[in-house]
Amino acid sequence: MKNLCKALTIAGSDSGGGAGIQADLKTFQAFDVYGMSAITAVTAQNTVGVRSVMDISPKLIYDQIEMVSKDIGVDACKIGMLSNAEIINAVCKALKATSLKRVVLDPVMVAKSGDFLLKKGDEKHLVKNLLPLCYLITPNIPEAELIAGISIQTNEDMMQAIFKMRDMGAKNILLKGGHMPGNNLTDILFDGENFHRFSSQRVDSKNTHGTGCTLSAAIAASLAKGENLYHAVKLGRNFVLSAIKEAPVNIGKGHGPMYHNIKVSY
Ligand SMILES: Nc1ncnc2c1ncn2[C@@H]1O[C@H](COP(=O)(O)OP(=O)(O)OP(=O)(O)O)[C@@H](O)[C@H]1O
Ligand SMILES: Cc1ncc(CO)c(N)n1
Repeated sequence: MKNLCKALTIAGSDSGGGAGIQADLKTFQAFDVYGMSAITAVTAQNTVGVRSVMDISPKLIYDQIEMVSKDIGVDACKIGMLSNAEIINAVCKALKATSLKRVVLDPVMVAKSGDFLLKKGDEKHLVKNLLPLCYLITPNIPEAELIAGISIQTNEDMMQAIFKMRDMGAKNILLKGGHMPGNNLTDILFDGENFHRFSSQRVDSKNTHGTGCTLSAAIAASLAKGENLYHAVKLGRNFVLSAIKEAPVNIGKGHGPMYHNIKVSY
């Protein structure tokens, strides 16, 4: 008999299977965590781009979160694509009603293909209403620029953006460096007191579709299992790095997916 830890993803569906809900559930599985989903939008998407999107109604999103929380229970949760202000507010309401803990927010705004996944201007609702309810936020560089309202060119700019996000109510921040130039890639974790730097060599690959989704899902899975924040981020980064290195070569003509069936070693 087995007791499984449980994680919920609140995110959009990627028909191509490399990002969104699909990447999150594959990642939860790799961490041996029971995965549940609250789908916020359905995207018609492949490795090249997004053709169309249908948003799910805010009520249906609220109900999905409440139904799984009430019956099954959620040890940790990750939030991805939220499309617009009404959806953001429904998720805020559900988080409060269910008292969800260990919520990791990946503030998804634009897909790797350049398509918008959050209505322009609605990021202010994400910042004002949702950010203070979350345990950790994991912006990439363009997302952090928009949230913090500054341009990020240097390491010092990254630190300044982190302080600005902290002043906006973020408790813990992982600023991902994937969009900074150079062969060495550094993500910075701020845990409310200290900075921790995680560096690795950049893998020369175009199969990086869903790296952000996978990282936040992996961190949520580790938090669900009771890991502390530092170790959860470390495990998550190692997972993404292996998943990029092992990416299959025959899936799609654009930014292909990673390989999620990685053995996680604690
Ligand atoms: N080419 C790469 N080689 C190694 N690690 C990478 C590479 N690209 C991204 N990463 C790592 O993957 C994680 C996600 O970073 P990134 O900045 O790409 O997220 P993202 O832009 O939010 O992804 P997405 O496009 O899925 O939204 C980070 O830990 C980053 O360091
Ligand atoms: C559904 C969805 N969520 C997130 C991303 C960002 O990678 C994407 N491309 N698609």
